[in-house]
Amino acid sequence: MAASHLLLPLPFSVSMNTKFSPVSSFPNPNRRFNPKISFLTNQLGISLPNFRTKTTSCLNLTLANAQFRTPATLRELCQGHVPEPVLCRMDEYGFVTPTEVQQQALPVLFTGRDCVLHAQTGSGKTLTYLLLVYSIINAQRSAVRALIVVPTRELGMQVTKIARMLAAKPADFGPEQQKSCTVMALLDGGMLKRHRTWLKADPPTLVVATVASLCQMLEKRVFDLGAMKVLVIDEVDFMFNSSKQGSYLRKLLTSYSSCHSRQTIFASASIPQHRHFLYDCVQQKWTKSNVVHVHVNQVEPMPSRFHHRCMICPKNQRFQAIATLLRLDLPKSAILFVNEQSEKSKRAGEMPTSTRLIDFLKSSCEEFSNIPLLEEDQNFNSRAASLLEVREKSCYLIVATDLAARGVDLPETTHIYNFDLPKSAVHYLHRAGRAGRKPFSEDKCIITSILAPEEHFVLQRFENELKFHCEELTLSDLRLNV
Ligand SMILES: Nc1ncnc2c1ncn2[C@@H]1O[C@H](COP(=O)(O)OP(=O)(O)OP(=O)(O)O)[C@@H](O)[C@H]1O
Repeated sequence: MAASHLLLPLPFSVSMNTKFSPVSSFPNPNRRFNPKISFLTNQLGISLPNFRTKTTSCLNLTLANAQFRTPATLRELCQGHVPEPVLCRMDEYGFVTPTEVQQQALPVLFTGRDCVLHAQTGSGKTLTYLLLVYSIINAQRSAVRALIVVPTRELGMQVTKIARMLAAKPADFGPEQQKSCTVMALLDGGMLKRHRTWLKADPPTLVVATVASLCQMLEKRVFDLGAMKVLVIDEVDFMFNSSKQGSYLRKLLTSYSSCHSRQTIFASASIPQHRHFLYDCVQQKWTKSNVVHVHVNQVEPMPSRFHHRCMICPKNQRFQAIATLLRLDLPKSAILFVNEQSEKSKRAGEMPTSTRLIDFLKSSCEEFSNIPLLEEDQNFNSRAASLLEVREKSCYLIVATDLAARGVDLPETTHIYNFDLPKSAVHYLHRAGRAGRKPFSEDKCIITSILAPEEHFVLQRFENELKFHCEELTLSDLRLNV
């Protein structure tokens, strides 16, 4: 099993082959190992060989050293927790073998503990938290029992679709089946008037929301979260990074509901300074003090089947370079990332890079006659139309800004091109993570960044931070191959 990591703040601690800085505010930092550990490890299905005890406030397990009694199937893992109709839907949909994050997180989540789910892009975090949600909620009571908060409308639509798929009646369940859970998508750009009527008349069991639309409804007291049992915040680091979303989120976590009356789950493939984040979770009362950090593949932040390349060329030759690359690669399905247009460039009336790029590619290569666009400045309908267009095909080239970099699941994507260098290593990780989204596939995916010579040191920083290596290409090499 790959080296993986569980971090359990507890009134005792065990440390195994890992360095760990204790978080002093966790409870009872000076208590030594006590027998509760065997109870806990039994609950989690972990056995710990030859551990030594140490006085820190957290249980810190390197799972390479812990032997999991791994259940064979996802169904086995969920049996007794998730209702049978949901398990049947899961089977029908073809979710049979658990991914690593599902194997490690579900037993912890089913104990009722708050959790920070920290695992690679495309590793199946969505299904993990949805299975927890369905283990807790049922449609017997007409009230919002679970809430999933996402940063974008696009991710919200995607999560809603999977949640509805799991809640739907399985094919061979008779009419005597109980009422199934209702799922509402309360997302930016939606018809909030219609949602208001629905929320008041017959509250859905599960709400998938963007934080601004949600807080608007809560402020107007259209509904409350008094009956909420589980709260999931997806792409949590992204949301706390935005000042507007971050402040709504803080309100949601502490004013509109209390961590003591709900189970709280935070999910992301990147939690920068995760120890500090865990400390904040407890200090700010976003979670209970025994929050668990399930950190899968911590030594490898990105999937190993990514092949990274960079092409160094002068800025004025970038358009030509990407066209040459695309003609050489002939990618089956690709996302071409550009940065969002700056306010200064907008004020100067310049054409955004995205539009210039699409125009250039259409005029220079006849194979790229249709290139959809996904960016913030489009209206919600055109954004939805672009995504729908690529979802319906297995072969596509789409130009997108970082709007598409978080959570969006286009499983056929094999190639990612960074036409503009991402702003940070975290942005690099999430853009790259739009490829390689079939959990059990070994197929290589190619991530290519186009950069000017003076930008090379930035990419090298990302390589160090994310522990990957880039093959260097030059325009002259490519010309030889065309
Ligand atoms: N057990 C499973 N078996 C097969 N496919 C799965 C399984 N779990 C999830 N998937 C598929 O894996 C893909 C990625 O899952 P998901 O979108 O949940 O990833 P994620 O971890 O949330 O990624 P990101 O961090 O980029 O949001 C989806 O297409 C999903 O349907």
